[in-house]
Amino acid sequence: MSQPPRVRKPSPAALVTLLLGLVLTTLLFGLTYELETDKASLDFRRRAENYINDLQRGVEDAVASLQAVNQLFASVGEVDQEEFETFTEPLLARQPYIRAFTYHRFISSRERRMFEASMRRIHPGFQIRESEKTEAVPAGNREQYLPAIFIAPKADNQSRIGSDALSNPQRAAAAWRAIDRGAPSATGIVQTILSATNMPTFFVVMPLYRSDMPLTTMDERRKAVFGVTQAVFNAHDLVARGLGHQALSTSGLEVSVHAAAAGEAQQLAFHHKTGQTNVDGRWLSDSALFGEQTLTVSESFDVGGTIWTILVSGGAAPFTYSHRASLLVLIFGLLLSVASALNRQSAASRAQHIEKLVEQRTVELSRTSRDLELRKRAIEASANAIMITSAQGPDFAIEYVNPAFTRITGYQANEVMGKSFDFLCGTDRDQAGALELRAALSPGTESNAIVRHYRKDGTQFWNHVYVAPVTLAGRAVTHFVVTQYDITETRRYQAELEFQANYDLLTGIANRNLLRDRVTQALTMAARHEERVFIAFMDIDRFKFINDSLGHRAGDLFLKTIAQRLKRAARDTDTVARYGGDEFVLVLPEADDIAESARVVQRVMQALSRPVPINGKDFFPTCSAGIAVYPTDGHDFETLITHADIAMYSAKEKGRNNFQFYAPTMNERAAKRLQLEGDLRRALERRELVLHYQPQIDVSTSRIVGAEALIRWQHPELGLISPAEFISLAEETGLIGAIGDWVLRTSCAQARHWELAGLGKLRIAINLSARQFNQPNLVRMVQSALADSGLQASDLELEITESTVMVDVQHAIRTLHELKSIDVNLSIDDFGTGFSSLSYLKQFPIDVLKIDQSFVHDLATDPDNAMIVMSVISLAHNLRLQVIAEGVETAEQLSYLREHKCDQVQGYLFSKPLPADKFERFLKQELGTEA
Ligand SMILES: Nc1nc2c(ncn2[C@@H]2O[C@H](COP(=O)(O)O[C@H]3[C@@H](O)[C@H](n4cnc5c(=O)[nH]c(N)nc54)O[C@@H]3COP(=O)(O)O)[C@@H](O)[C@H]2O)c(=O)[nH]1
Repeated sequence: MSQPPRVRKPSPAALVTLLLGLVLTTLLFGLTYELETDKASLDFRRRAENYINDLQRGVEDAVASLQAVNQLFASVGEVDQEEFETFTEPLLARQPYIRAFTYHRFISSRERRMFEASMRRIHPGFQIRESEKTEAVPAGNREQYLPAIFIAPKADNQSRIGSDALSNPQRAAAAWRAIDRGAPSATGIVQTILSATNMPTFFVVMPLYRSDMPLTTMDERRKAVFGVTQAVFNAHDLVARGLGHQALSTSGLEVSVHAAAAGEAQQLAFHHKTGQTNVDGRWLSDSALFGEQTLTVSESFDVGGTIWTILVSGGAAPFTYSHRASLLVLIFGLLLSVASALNRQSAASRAQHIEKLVEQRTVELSRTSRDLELRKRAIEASANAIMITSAQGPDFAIEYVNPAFTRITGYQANEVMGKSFDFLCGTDRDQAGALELRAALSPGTESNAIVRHYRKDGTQFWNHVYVAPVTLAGRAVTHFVVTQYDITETRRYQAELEFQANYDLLTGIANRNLLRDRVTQALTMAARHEERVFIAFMDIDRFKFINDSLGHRAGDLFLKTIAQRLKRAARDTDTVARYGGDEFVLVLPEADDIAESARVVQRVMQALSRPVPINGKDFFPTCSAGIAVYPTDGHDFETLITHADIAMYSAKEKGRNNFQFYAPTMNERAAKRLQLEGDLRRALERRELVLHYQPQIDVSTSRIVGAEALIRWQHPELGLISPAEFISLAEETGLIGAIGDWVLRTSCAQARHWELAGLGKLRIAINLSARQFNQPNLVRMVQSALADSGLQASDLELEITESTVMVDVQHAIRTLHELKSIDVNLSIDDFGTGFSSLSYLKQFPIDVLKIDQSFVHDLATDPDNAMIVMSVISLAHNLRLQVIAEGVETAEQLSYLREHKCDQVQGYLFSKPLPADKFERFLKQELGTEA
């Protein structure tokens, strides 16, 4: 049996019950509390009033005692001291707060001496004295006196006999008030010698009248009075006694009693204060808990014309005592509320539990039918095609297809019912996957296979088909569930990935990956059949220039064209791959005939060399190729590629647009080249580069008019290296930028130095390589070198080779114009070796044509060259250009050039290129200025 569920959340019914209980409890508590508070206040008032009544009664009793004494004189008449004492003794004993009773008689100033003399008979040394002085100070002269004649108890007060009550203003006032009213009259609280202990003291005075005189009016009473009786009270003791001091000390009350005669300030007669601690000590905690409730009752009454005020204050009874009923209501109310709420909660839990049980039963009952429905819906909602076929061969007819099947294949359910399970294969039923599935169906086993299927519209797609046999209640297989996953997209994606992994995305030909596979395969086959494999490594000449000057899009187009041409020119069995950048590899497997293989490479190179139109211009691509052969040049991919690469460099060195077979000696050269490249990178900072200067001579005057700056590399180990050996390396590595800038600055500074040294104005010519010429900041570099050196632009000549300007004529025209705009001289170097057409030449803003030394060299022996030189001079002059012939080594050559009006010459006939100091000496010699 299932456990009742734990109800975590309180039910609404339980909450409402608790809330109602709390509200009722609060209301009842409030009501009870208020009633109890009223009752406590009433109790207090009653207690306080009891005290007040007690006090009043005490005072009245005291005054009554004095009245009794007074009555003694009224009824007995003459009384002596002894009788006085005897009469008052019990009164004093009963009322210890009466300090003394006294009898005073009026004595006029006339009677004083007589009276004093008579009194001295009983009391030696008697005299009427000022009442408040302890020492015997005789009373001053007054009309009348009221001296004490008897005093009880005498023993304590002997010295006070004779003291004049009228000498104390308060007592005198009380005496006259008593006389005038014919009633006892009290003083306020006074300081007297009787109250030396600082006890608050007061006097009550009663008049004694002659019995034979009328007392109706105040006047008559003054005339009839002959003396007074007086009682001296210890006010504190009187009040304490009246209030019942013992009970007061545990009352928790504060009581103060003040007395004041008319016109006087109130004086404290009594004060009592106890700590607010009840016997069981609960007051304090209650007060702290509920806030102190202080109650006060004040009452005044008359004591012989003096107003006495009693003030009783204090807390009500302890809270827990005075409000026990409300506390009980609160506690029981809370308990009852919680208990009711819990009861409700438990009822709710039970109800919930029962509800849950009913729900569970309902769920269990409906689960079976829902499961079936769910499975049907799942099949219908499936994104994959599902069909159920009969297990009866040979067709395993379709009995059900889900909506996804219709969506994917285009066939409606009614169109496929009863058809063979593999009808989607159409006529393609002999494919491996379809056969595999059919083979599994007959024995009723599970299987899966990838099959080519055809939609209703005839389009092909790929299905991964899973077949699962269905057996009911352990009997034989009755059906198959055939699930189909359309994997066409996945296969396409896989094919794409495969393509990306193996083919170059730009050109569509094999990439380095596939190349490695093909070469490895070819090597395996070649090893098996003892054949050769040729690997041709091809690098497009000057591709960097196209890419840099025309942009990457033009570069890409160029590479695509090259790749297509390579592919077309190669045989089907060959592999053409892009190795990287502008490098391509051609693999010629099963190639036995070296001559034939070389022809294939040549054919491929020729196919490349047709012009490629880019941006409306024709570019003539050439390539340099290196060939490595298996097994002679290597047995694996890496070695063969490396060796083909080395051979390619060798071809490049030999002047581009040719191919070289690998030879082991090339390895050495390649290593040397690598070493040189590293050294060249450090040459500038190590100051290993130097400039030599070759003079240029004016033919008509034979004077030095200029100098060509020619760079050399003073290598620490290899000695002086010619620029022919490292300029192309500097170009390929990009170092030409920094080196060219150094040449420009150094030569400008040198020319300016010679000018300032008085060696005359020399035009300094420097060579710009192709890459330098195409640098976008070329003009700025030149301006900066001129500005820094102080050399005039017209004293600088920039030499650009004919081949450089012919690569991209329009670009060259623009650049030359920019350079011309800053006034530097421009010359076309190696003129005659390129393909300058006259029309182009006219557009170049140049100043000088330099006839290439190869024409000058054979001038005497080769009439063609002589003709060319003559034509160039004539052409230049027609275009108003100067002509310099370089490489002049003989007088014969010079004479020919002079004859044909060549302007300037340069060559070993005059001087080899010289270091700066030697050139300076040469210059001075020529000027005749050297010492
Ligand atoms: N981009 C730069 N190229 C430079 C720089 N310095 C030189 N070069 C180029 O290097 C090539 C080889 O130069 P070099 O070895 O200095 O040869 C020059 C002369 O020494 C040589 N010459 C001069 N007179 C004669 C001669 O009578 N006979 C003879 N056999 N050779 C001679 O000719 C070269 C001058 O060539 P050119 O520039 O065409 O005037 C060379 O192509 C230089 O251009 C450089 O700083 N930057």
